[in-house]
Amino acid sequence: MAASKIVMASLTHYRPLTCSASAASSASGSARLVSHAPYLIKWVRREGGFVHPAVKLSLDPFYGLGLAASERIPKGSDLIALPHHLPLRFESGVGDEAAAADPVLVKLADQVPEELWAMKLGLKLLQERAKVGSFWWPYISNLPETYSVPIFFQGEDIKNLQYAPLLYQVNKRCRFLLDFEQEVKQTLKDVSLKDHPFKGLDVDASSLGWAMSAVSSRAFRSHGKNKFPDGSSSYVPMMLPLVDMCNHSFEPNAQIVQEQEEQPQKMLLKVTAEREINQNDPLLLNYGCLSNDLFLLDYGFVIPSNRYDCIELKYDGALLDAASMAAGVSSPNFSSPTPWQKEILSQLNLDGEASLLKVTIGGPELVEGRLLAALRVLLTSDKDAVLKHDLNMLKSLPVEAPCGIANEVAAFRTVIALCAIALEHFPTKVMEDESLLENGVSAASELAIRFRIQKKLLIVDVMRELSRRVKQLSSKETVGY
Ligand SMILES: C[S@@+](CC[C@H](N)C(=O)[O-])C[C@H]1O[C@@H](n2cnc3c(N)ncnc32)[C@H](O)[C@@H]1O
Repeated sequence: MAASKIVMASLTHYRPLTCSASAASSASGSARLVSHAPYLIKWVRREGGFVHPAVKLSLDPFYGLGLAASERIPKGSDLIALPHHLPLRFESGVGDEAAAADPVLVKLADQVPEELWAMKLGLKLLQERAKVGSFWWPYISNLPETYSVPIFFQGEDIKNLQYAPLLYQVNKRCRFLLDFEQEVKQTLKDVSLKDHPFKGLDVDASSLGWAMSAVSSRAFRSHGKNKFPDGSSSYVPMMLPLVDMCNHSFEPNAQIVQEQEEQPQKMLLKVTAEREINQNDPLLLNYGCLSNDLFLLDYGFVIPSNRYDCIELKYDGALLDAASMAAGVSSPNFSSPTPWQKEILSQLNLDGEASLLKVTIGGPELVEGRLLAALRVLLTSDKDAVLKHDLNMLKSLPVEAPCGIANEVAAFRTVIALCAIALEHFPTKVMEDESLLENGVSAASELAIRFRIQKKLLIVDVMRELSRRVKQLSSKETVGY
């Protein structure tokens, strides 16, 4: 049974800490923990924060709740400013900034792997959710009741994603939640009610998943107080009340500005209008230049034609030989590189003990520089032609044909064949996916199908772009450049 199925099976609706899996789209994810939650804007103002008079909450049919302008707002205006005590951090205490977190909570948080930082802050969120009279209740009660992230998908919908790297991540998170549920239960079994971080309430994989998703889909990572020796600062994840009602766009009209100095009288951070905002326009922030894998895993949505989306594959000599031969390249030797080629592969971190074999196709680079360099180097026997260039040139797509046109054409053709192999791994075609959507499916299936359609379209786009370049290069070769 898929781990997520077990998370689903553990769902109960009577506990205040329990989350129901989203059987709905992100739009109807607008249902809140409390149906008539306290008015968020009023609370932020009452607590000393600033909210521009033209900023209002609004409901978007696709994005759920959001913020919008009730009248035109000039560029550069402050939209929201939050004082130090409003964000929810792992170690925050109202009236005492440096208040240490509860020792039992710290012990639990220490068991969370670094990459799942959202779970750590999620423990704090669960603690505040369980606390009667929590300072953050006006904020928490306004959080969505459900999330459309794949840890809450049924096993069938996880399979519907059809993309192994994401399936792996989803299963990993589900497994973590199930194991962590046991660890939490074990740690809390002898803790007295007085010291219990969740006031004696039951915490299971489902409530942990709710908290992790609430944080991953809403927290911002801002500069912390701790400075590293090089002057840079650590990143502290925080939940930013009201600010986190802004939805995402790669063309945002607002941005978060963090004050450099943490002075008590100053606001911790503010949101400003990056350009003029017209009446009724939504206020949009850029959550980051992320792939659809991360948008789906952390936020529960997929962006069509996402220019930062890519596919991952493993650098593997046998696969590359097969792709090259399928592309009509004669006697490729990816499986048996010469010593000088091997040396370059290890400089590219594609050979040797600490090698990093995951490479990507798509995204702004089109072909990851390390993969492109490896192809250029392995598809030539002309060592001198290669050694004329430094590694950065070999990795660069805009540097056209550094090892000659025939070599570049062979490299591109190999990537096109790799793409064709990747496409074949999907059990369905885009047209079949589209007809499934037309016939109507559950919200989770729809999300999974939309995700895989985008992956396939991305691969087709890369193939198209590289074929265009091959054609262009071939015509240069025939006119004797
Ligand atoms: C930081 S919250 C924004 C407020 C949220 N809409 C709400 O109702 O509370 C992020 C969530 O909003 C939704 N969202 C934000 N931007 C989106 C977009 N561009 N497309 C689809 N959903 C989006 C997703 O459900 C995401 O997990």
